Amino acid sequence: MRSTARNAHDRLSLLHALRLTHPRIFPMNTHHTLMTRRTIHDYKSDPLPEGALKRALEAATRAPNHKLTNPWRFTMMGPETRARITEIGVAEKRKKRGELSEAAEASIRTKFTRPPELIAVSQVINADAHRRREDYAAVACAIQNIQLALWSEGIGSKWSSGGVTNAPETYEVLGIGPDVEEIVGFVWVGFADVVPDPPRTPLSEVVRTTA
Ligand SMILES: Cc1cc2nc3c(=O)[nH]c(=O)nc-3n(C[C@H](O)[C@H](O)[C@H](O)COP(=O)(O)O)c2cc1C
Repeated sequence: MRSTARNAHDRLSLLHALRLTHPRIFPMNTHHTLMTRRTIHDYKSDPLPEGALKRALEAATRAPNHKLTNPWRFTMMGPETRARITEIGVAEKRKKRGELSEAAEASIRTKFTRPPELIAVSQVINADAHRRREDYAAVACAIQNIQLALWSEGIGSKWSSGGVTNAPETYEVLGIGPDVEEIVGFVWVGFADVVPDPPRTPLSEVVRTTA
């Protein structure tokens, strides 16, 4: 019995591996994409397949958005910008941790430069607080659409916020006026070197049913 269960699990893992590595031959269905997407921290430097990023951004613009505000903006970083963002990233880590060892600094530089693509996702600022809250929700949906669209093609990503994404220097380097747009996050994109599997709270602990 136990070995049957394990074999079934192995078959699922094999199918998942095939879906991840050969997404055109073994396409993921929506539920599988949702259930298996994970935040990727460690990337290969391999470039993305032609058109994958554009397909993901098109998917982002299909996210729900109340009053059709289309509040999202996507800044695709070229190599020069990425180099400047890397310096900001190192400086931010120094502010947080103090002086960095050579190895620590090299590791931060690798984190910033290794994924083949980096996108800043920002939200057009609306003066109305309610609209601004709803627009943030819409931008969050757009980011999720990017991540799921990429994952359905076997490509990993990470949404990151804080530190470098908030730094005034980042706004300057990206040409984003902080009074006009707020950076909601960076999305790092590339093929996963490692796919983590963090635990989730069981459904029974987060669902309640009323009479
Ligand atoms: C608003 C937001 C901000 C996030 N910022 C970071 C971040 O700065 N660094 C990071 O490693 N992950 C960040 N994440 C990713 C979460 O850590 C990740 O989703 C969580 O650990 C669950 O893992 P999973 O995405 O693999 O399910 C962020 C996610 C969200 C929704």
